Amino acid sequence: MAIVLGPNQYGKAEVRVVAVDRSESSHELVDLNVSTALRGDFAAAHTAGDNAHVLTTDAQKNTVFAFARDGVGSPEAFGLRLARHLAGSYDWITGARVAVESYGWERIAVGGQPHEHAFRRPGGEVRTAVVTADGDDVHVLAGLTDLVVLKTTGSEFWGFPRDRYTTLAETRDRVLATAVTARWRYTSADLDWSGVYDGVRTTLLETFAATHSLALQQTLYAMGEAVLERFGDVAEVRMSMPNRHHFLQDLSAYGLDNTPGPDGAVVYHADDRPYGLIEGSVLRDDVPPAEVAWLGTPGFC
Ligand SMILES: O=c1[nH]c(=O)c2[nH]c(=O)[nH]c2[nH]1
Repeated sequence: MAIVLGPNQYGKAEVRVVAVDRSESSHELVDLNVSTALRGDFAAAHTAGDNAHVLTTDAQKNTVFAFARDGVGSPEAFGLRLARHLAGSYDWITGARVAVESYGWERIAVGGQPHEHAFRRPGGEVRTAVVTADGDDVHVLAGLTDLVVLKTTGSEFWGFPRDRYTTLAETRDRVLATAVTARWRYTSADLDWSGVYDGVRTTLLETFAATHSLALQQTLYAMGEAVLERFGDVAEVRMSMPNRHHFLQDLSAYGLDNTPGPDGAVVYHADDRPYGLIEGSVLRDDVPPAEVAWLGTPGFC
């Protein structure tokens, strides 16, 4: 009896690459989750720890980002380019599997017009309502979870203090993305619930899109403020907004720049964790608080 190596493959799983074509004033966005796997003669790596045949998973990841710089096109076309390149890179690599998941985004409408650089990712969003009867009083909270939105420009972040642990570079132009969870409290128990809900949701979306952001905190406040300005029956809005970081990918090590220009796409790495978590409420100062309405509804400060 001999013990032998059976089928094997290896690669980089779930490379979260976001490519933004900024060549026109109306930006195009491609958001992918790419996984690569190589097949071939990798026996020595397994049986002897000899890595002479191992095209690193790190290099496979870098290849995904570098190829995205040229523009992505369809997931199939991108997969073909990558798979052919990876499979052909060394004699001992006989095959490559490239799996691509493509997340759809649609433009946010502002005043009925599709916005040039603000998008919403459909699916997953949930409408919520919490009603509390407290003696003779009733309180109604409406809300939503996971309203996922992204701007490809119109977001800056700078002017923060720099202690010895601060390494973040200031930026005048970044991707801003979040999944909005919001709840708002009505001062009436007799409303066109769905009509007001639709209006508040539209206001949140439009304000996210139209606000030139200097911080996600500022965007959060602007969104709450706009709701209170437009809807007199809303007393307060509480929001929780994770900062879904999109880091500009550094392609310089392989001779590519990654700056916005007329050709190619700007390539970002979408990080899932850790994430900034920005939470806050916006309220009218002349409406009495109603903490009983929020009892048992955690998740907000
Ligand atoms: O909008 C932001 N607010 C922050 O508080 C923060 N902190 C950080 O690292 N990036 C950002 N972005």
